[in-house]
Amino acid sequence: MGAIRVDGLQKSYGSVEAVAGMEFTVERGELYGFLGPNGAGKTTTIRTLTGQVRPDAGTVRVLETDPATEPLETRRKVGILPEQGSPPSFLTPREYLEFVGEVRDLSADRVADQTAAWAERLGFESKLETLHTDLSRGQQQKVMITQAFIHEPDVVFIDEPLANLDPLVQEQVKRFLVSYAAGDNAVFVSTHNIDVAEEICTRVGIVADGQLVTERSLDDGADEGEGSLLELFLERVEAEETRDTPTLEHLGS
Ligand SMILES: Nc1ncnc2c1ncn2[C@@H]1O[C@H](COP(=O)(O)OP(=O)(O)OP(=O)(O)O)[C@@H](O)[C@H]1O
Repeated sequence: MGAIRVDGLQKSYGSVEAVAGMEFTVERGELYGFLGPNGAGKTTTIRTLTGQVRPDAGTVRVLETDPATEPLETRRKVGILPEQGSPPSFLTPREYLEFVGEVRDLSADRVADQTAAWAERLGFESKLETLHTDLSRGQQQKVMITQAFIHEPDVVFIDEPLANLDPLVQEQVKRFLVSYAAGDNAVFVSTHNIDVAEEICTRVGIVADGQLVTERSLDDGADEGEGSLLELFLERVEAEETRDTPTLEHLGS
């Protein structure tokens, strides 16, 4: 019984087939990396899993809920760090996190404790009362990471977790993600950073042209004797591109 299950998922936008028969399962305790070139269908898949997009076909389940028919129920159970998400410019981090806490049904004390703990962990204590419009992109990203984890969800979807963070904070966030997944949670990370995926993920799935083309387990020793993750990525993505690129023969010359 996976924490996240995707079966035969299809989603098109007009004539663009964004997701074309996606299949995978993520268990609790896994830090799953979702890798793929631009336009491969990663964001569309995450949007479907978080109830923001309705699939054309196939089934998706997150903690046994169906995001297509129970989007609010799904979103209550998960944390989401969206692609290029930023906190509202007219609120301070404290005000925004209080608002998120209310939506998440957290007590005021719990929100205050979590806010203090995350501000200390990521180093934004001095910015808690500053409007987001006056924060740097990296400082805003720290607030967005905090809102994704504030209710300690069992499943978290994260798009580019380390975007705009300085190297010191990147290390802290990487360590946190590893320990969070190890605490029987499922952490789903979409990223273009193959080195980071190789370093922190327990398993990765490589996506091309709206489908999962291969998976690799990265648990200790699992990839011994195999090529690097970058080599696997290039090999599989290039194979898909070659398959889809029309040749002169295809064009009838
Ligand atoms: N709202 C939309 N309307 C029309 N086409 C869309 C929409 N969203 C995505 N697409 C198309 O669907 C395909 C998959 O896009 P998606 O954003 O899921 O890819 P991605 O793997 O997240 O890419 P990236 O790594 O660039 O963020 C692309 O061809 C994209 O242009």
